[in-house]
Amino acid sequence: MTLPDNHSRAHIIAQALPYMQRYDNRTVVVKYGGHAMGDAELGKAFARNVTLLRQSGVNPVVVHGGGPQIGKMLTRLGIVSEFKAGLRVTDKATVEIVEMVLAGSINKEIVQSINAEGGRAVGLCGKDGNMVVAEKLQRTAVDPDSNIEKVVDLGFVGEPGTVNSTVLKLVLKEDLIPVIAPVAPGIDGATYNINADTFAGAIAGSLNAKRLLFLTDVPGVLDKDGNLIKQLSVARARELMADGTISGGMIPKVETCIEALDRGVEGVVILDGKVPHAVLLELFTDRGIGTLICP
Ligand SMILES: Nc1ncnc2c1ncn2[C@@H]1O[C@H](COP(=O)(O)OP(=O)(O)O)[C@@H](O)[C@H]1O
Ligand SMILES: CC(=O)N[C@@H](CCC(=O)OP(=O)(O)O)C(=O)O
Repeated sequence: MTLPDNHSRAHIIAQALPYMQRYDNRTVVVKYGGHAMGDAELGKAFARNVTLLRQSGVNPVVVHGGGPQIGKMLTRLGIVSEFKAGLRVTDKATVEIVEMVLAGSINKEIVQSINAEGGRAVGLCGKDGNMVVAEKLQRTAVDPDSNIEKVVDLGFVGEPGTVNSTVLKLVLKEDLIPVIAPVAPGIDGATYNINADTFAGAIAGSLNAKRLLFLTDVPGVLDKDGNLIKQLSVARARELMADGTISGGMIPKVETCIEALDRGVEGVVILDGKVPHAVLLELFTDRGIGTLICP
């Protein structure tokens, strides 16, 4: 790889100015998916990107997942885990591990790596200041044997009920970077596991975020032939979910994009977190790298 000379470097930095101005003092929620984590160098680049956003006047908020990491820990402990429509069926034993992995190790690892880049990150979850209070997720599906619609019980899987952004706003006001795990209390006193995409959408909505970025392990939403769709309307996204082109974990992601747009988030992008400096490439250059979902 040939590195740019000093003039080219200065040119590249100068090009970022209009984008820095566009996002100045605006909130950008970055959902950092479990599949985008794992590589030390990429993790460092992500932490540096988030710190640079803060340094340039943007208010970054990180919401992270950790599905594969939860899966590994469950396997180590001999707990079998099953997904239905992209959501983990979560019993009592599973939710304890989910909280340990998400709000414990992963959250603190991200906080530490941002702080190592000179940022000041604070680790939180839905329980802090009752930021997010979960409602048990109610799902129904048609039973193939009887053809009757039945309730699917996913256990301690929640969806964001109420969101109180008081603590988040305080943290942002102090130039700190909130890093949030998608675990939340329910009004029944139980702990709920919330899909990180859904959680990020609720946080972005409550903060009227300018952008919501989903960092995952694919370039964006792919069509039937595996090609990247650069821009996707809500109507077309619904068609692709109905015909099975969009499946698995991409379903809650796209559903969240649609809800976030409804809640007033200005732009939602799904992009490849395995591309070094994906966040800066998306926000501070004129060529977005992922799929922009638009109304
Ligand atoms: N049409 C599609 N385009 C891209 N990815 C898709 C599509 N349909 C299903 N997927 C799957 O969705 C995955 C991303 O969702 P998920 O595994 O939940 O990621 P993350 O852990 O980053 O939230 C991709 O790795 C891919 O396997
Ligand atoms: C209910 C549900 O499925 N919760 C997710 C929470 C973590 C998550 O969403 O992580 P990713 O963003 O890495 O997929 C889970 O248990 O895996």
